[in-house]
This record gives sequence, C-alpha cells and structure tokens, in this order.
Amino acid sequence: MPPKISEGQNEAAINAGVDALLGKGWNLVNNQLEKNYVFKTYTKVSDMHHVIATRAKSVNHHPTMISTMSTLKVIWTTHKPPGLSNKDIQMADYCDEQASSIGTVEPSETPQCGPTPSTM
Ligand SMILES: C[C@H](O)[C@H](O)[C@H]1CNC2=NC(N)=NC(=O)C2=N1
Repeated sequence: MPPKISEGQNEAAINAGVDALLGKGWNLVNNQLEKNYVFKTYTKVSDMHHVIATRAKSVNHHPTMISTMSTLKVIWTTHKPPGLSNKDIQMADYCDEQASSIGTVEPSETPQCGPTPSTM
C-alpha cells in the first residue's frame, strides 16, 4: 500500500525515496518509516541518539526514538501536514549515514545481560 504523502510534497520523489529506504532496512508501518539499529555498546546507542536529536533540533523535524541497552529504534513521519515528506526521507538517510559512522553490529554480537564472568 503506498504511503500517505504530506500535502504539497512531490509524490513521485517521496515514493522513490521511500522505495530506496525500504531497500536499506527501513520499514513502512502505519505510514511511518522505522528502522532498528543494533550497537555493540550503550555508549554507541547514546551517541546515535544524540547525533539524531541534534540534527532534528536544527532542522525542526523530530523523530520518535526508542532505546534499549544495545538498540535504537528510529521512527519518522510528518505531523503537520500529516504523512511522509522530504524531511522524513532526508532524516532517514542521515540516520543511516550516522549509523555507518558509529558502527552497527548483528544482534548476536551484542552483550547479553547476566552475571559477569568474574562474579560467577
Ligand atoms: C510547526 C511544525 O509543525 C513544528 O514546528 C515541527 C516540529 N517537528 C516536527 N517533527 C515532525 N516529525 N513532524 C512535524 O511535522 C514537525 N513539525
């Protein structure tokens, strides 16, 4: 199902941008672009949150972000006017750039909770 495009946007350009993002691990859920990044350390999770939040503030376009000890889920949509806009596409691309710079891992490479070996 094609996404709802914000009023005033170039529909063809937005749909092309969405298709490109879907090919790079983004998902379209309830008309929102979302991606879950996995990191080796919580410091990297925090760094990723920080760089996205800083850019979001500077362009006045804000994501929903959900963090865990080793992951950051980023969700983009435009509130007013509702739908997807070029800001969502641009910010999703920025997230991928920053994730590549910070370094992501496969879920199997993340630290598991539990007693550290020295306390066993
Ligand atoms: C007036 C305008 O709606 C707001 O300033 C900005 C704030 N940040 C925003 N963030 C997002 N994701 N969508 C918006 O429509 C939006 N609008």
